[in-house]
Amino acid sequence: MTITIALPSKGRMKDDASALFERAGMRIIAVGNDRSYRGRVEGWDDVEIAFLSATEISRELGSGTIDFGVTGEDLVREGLAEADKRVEFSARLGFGRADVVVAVPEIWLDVDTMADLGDVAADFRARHGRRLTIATKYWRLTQQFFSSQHGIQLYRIVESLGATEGAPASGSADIIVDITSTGSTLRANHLRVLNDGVILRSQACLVRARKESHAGEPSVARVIEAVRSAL
Ligand SMILES: Nc1ncnc2c1ncn2[C@@H]1O[C@H](COP(=O)(O)OP(=O)(O)OP(=O)(O)O)[C@@H](O)[C@H]1O
Ligand SMILES: O=P(O)(O)OC[C@H]1O[C@H](OP(=O)(O)OP(=O)(O)O)[C@H](O)[C@@H]1O
Repeated sequence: MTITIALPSKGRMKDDASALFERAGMRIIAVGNDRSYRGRVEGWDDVEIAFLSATEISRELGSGTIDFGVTGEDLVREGLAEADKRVEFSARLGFGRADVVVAVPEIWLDVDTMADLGDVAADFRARHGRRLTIATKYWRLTQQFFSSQHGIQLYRIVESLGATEGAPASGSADIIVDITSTGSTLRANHLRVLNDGVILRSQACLVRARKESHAGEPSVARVIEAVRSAL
C-alpha cells in the first residue's frame, strides 16, 4: 500500500519538518520541477509526500485523503470535531510550540480566572446592553473551553482573521482567544492571559488519519518508528 505523508509547504513549521524527516532517514526528493507540490522519499518506494499548508493538512487528515501529516495540534483540534476519534497523534515533534490562550485587557484588574470571567459575562448584558464578545479564529476550541469546560454560555464570538490582539483596543471585541509563544504580542497590546486561561499547549505533531487499511500495514508502523527515532 502507498502511504501519503503531508508536510508543510510553507510557514514556520516547514524547515523543522524537513530537517526532522532527514534525521529520520527519510530524505525527500521533489518530483518534477522545484515548485512541485509532490515528493518522494529516497529509498522508500511505498511513500509519497504531498506539500500542503498547515491548515490544509489538518483538513485532509479529517477527510482521510492523506495517511499522515505534520501540522500543529491546535489546527487539528480546531479543524476536526472529535479529533481523537478521527486521528492519532503519533508523535509530538518538539517544534512549532504555541499556546492557545484566553487573554483580557490588563486593566480588567479583578479578572484573574475563568470563574471571574464567568461573573463578568453573566453581568455584561445588564451593564453594557450586549453580550461579552470574544475575537478569535479558534471557534471550536473557544466554545469547548467556555461552554463545556467552564459552563460560560453568555458570550458572542467575533470572527477574527488576523491581528486578533488588536480587537479589544479597536473596540471590535472585549477579549481574545489566540495563539501566543513569547507573549510579546499580548504585552504590546496590553493583554494578559488568565491564570487558568491556557486552552491548549500546542506543538507540531506527526498525525495519522485513523483508517482501517492501516491495521497491520508495515509501512505505517515504519513511518512512525522512523520519526520517533529522530526525536
Ligand atoms: N508565534 C506563533 N504564531 C502563530 N502560530 C504559531 C506560532 N508558533 C507556532 N505556531 C504554530 O504554527 C502553526 C501555523 O503555522 P503557520 O502560521 O506557518 O501556518 P501557515 O502556513 O500560515 O498555514 P495556513 O496558511 O494553513 O494557516 C500552528 O499550529 C501554530 O500553533
Ligand atoms: O507570543 P508571540 O511570540 O508574540 O507570538 C504570537 C503572535 O505570533 C503570530 O503572529 P505572526 O506575527 O507570526 O503572524 P501570523 O498571524 O500571520 O502567523 C500569532 O498570530 C500571534 O499574533
